Amino acid sequence: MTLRLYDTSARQIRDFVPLVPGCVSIYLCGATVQAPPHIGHVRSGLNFDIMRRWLTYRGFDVTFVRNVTDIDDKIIAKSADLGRPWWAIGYANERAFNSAYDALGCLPPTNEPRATGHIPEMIEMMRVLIERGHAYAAEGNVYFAVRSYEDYLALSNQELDNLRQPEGEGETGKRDPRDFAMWKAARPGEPSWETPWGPGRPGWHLECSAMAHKYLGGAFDIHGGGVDLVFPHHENEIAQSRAYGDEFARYWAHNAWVTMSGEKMSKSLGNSVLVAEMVKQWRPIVLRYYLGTPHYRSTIEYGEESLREAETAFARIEGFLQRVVELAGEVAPAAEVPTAFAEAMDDDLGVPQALAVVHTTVRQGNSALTADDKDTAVARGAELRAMLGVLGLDPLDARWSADGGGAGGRGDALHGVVDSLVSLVLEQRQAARERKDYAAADAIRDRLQRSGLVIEDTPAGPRWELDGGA
Ligand SMILES: Nc1ncnc2c1ncn2[C@@H]1O[C@H](COP(=O)(O)OP(=O)(O)OP(=O)(O)O)[C@@H](O)[C@H]1O
Ligand SMILES: [Zn+2]
Repeated sequence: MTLRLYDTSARQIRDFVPLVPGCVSIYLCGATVQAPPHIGHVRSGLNFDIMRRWLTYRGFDVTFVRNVTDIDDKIIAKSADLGRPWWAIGYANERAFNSAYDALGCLPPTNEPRATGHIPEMIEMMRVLIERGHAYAAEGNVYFAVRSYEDYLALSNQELDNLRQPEGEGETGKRDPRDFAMWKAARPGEPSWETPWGPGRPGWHLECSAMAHKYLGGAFDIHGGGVDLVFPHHENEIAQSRAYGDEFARYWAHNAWVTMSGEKMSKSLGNSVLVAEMVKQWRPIVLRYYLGTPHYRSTIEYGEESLREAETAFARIEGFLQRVVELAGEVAPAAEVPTAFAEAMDDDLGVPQALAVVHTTVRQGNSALTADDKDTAVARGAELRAMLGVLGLDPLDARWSADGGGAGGRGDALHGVVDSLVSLVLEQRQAARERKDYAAADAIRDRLQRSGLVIEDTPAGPRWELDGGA
């Protein structure tokens, strides 16, 4: 059986043949850390987490690189708006991204390089490209000459003559308006790094070419990102890297968007739902199910109803597992997933079809429980855990038990205990307020805060959460 993947570049599904037998290298364009993540961002991380888990299940040694864009126009603008250093904004949001990936069970990347840690590599790439006539410096900027690279726009299947490229701010001195900036001249007060062409900062595209080369070499297997990155970002990466002499990525995989009223969920459009908010309302494992189980190339239109459906569907899976564990004590995951599940995953990561096998297995398992057929129920439970493990959705995995995601796990139990203790204390505080003993009420609140709890008064009554939004 061979894994087949849709390759944006070939515009069709192709057999996946790795460059080095037994190994797979993946580069995923990661976050621009200007703001905390919305669910569209984690969908991208999650889709590629599932790809990675499937390749690992198939026996490949996977190297997974996901970069952090820690300098860019939007970060600089935000820094000016908030009067905070650009790096403080970047670090805080990088932590927010990492805790969101972690909350949703995405495995940490093998390497997670930041753009600003790779300025020398970028300078070297520009030097070579200028020397070979693919790039030129103008007024402190360095541009890539798109006419110098014959296959420009092959990925997005566009004609250069039809391309109308809006001029970027401050991008002066271009020979052709379609040339793109690899490096941007410093403006007063902005962060900058010295180069042979003057002080400035990297354009977005250059960092990925430089970092992919450094961590994965001149050729690697799969390059991923959201579908919005096909043009211009990925076209520009290809132009830089190939003109530099790299073969670069052999397959291009792009995840579809999470949309709201049909529009891409986006920080800049202001229609985003933050992961940190979502995990207050929905169990992270349910969010993972919701964002990770539609096919990676189908759009997810955000909606409460579909979230509730995901919650119900997941509860069915979890309910069966819980019952079979109650019956058998322990159910270890099977060594192999059912063939139909594997075939679905090999067919361009057909998670929806694979999930149909999951639900069939649950139905069969429930029937076996009803018929008191313990062996069959346990066998189905074991297969189920193997399949859920590949999708990162096994509620019995220790990973989920700490945050209440487990099937009746310890996290759930502890949460319940804390909830009831906090209610008790809050009733005391309310009683103190009613008798106008504000000093006692405030003392109770302070005490709760010192225990690491934040209390929020809402119209529906007081709510608590762990300090730090955990
Ligand atoms: N709504 C979305 N649905 C799916 N993937 C998304 C969505 N928004 C961003 N991504 C993907 O997340 C990854 C990180 O994106 P990046 O930080 O560059 O955000 P962005 O596209 O600038 O987001 P925004 O539009 O919210 O500013 C990229 O691969 C991007 O394609
Ligand atoms: Zn990139």
